[in-house]
Amino acid sequence: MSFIDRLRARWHTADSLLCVGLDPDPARLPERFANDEDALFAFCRDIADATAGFACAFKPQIAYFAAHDGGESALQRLIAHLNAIHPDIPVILDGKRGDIGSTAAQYAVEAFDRFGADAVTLNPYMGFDSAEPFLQRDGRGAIFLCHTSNPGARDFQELMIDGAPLYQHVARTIAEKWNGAGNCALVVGATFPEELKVIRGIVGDMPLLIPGVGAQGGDVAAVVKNGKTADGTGLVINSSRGILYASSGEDFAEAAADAARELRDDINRWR
Ligand SMILES: O=c1ccn([C@@H]2O[C@H](COP(=O)(O)O)[C@@H](O)[C@H]2O)c(=O)[nH]1
Repeated sequence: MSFIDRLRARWHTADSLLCVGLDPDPARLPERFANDEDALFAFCRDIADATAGFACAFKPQIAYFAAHDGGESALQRLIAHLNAIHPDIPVILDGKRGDIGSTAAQYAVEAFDRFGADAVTLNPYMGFDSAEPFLQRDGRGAIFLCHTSNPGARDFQELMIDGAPLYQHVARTIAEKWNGAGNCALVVGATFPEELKVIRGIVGDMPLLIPGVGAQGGDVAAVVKNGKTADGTGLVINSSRGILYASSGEDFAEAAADAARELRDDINRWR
């Protein structure tokens, strides 16, 4: 089954639009991991196992692993664990890749063959040839930055070109020209709900990955109302820190599960 089909199936079987972000920061891990040489892996595994029942997807951010010695091995083993123990939950590698075609081809090997992710986030700034190696991968997902969640999103993404802001050109081009295989999705920040509404109008039922609720303060109700599709799905709403660090005590996994359940239920209230 393709990434998009697996995502759609998971939305329904888990009754969840929540994506659990796996961004392990060594400075914030619970005390019990202080002397654990494999802390990045062990912490994320415990969080994922505790929150899986409430998740439509997992999203490890590559920087939190690659920044540390042994981190890429931890990421590889983590995704292998997710695929083995939670095979119905798609894994999105947040890598924000984008480069000339020959280098992009290596990034596609990294995301899909080395790490075993179902989908990867991509920066569309370098254009179609930089996306092609990902779009050609049967069954894998390509999730392009459209309107990001950070304040600096305005610097370039809202620049007017031919009467419309750049992010709208990105949404339209990807929906109309890059999505021939039906494996594209877009990243839209929860902190820009009005722009989310416009993007939903442009892209039809294309899945949207929404970071920015929780620690970044995005409004869940506005996100769901403005971003959902007619059947009440279409969204992959990510929270990382708000779930990962719900408690720094011995109860960290239970607290993460409670935070995930509460956010899943809050999202569902507005569907
Ligand atoms: O526009 C974007 C694109 C990606 N992100 C990533 O999502 C998570 C958000 O983490 P929180 O702790 O829930 O704020 C993180 O991995 C970012 O790199 C984003 O925030 N905004």
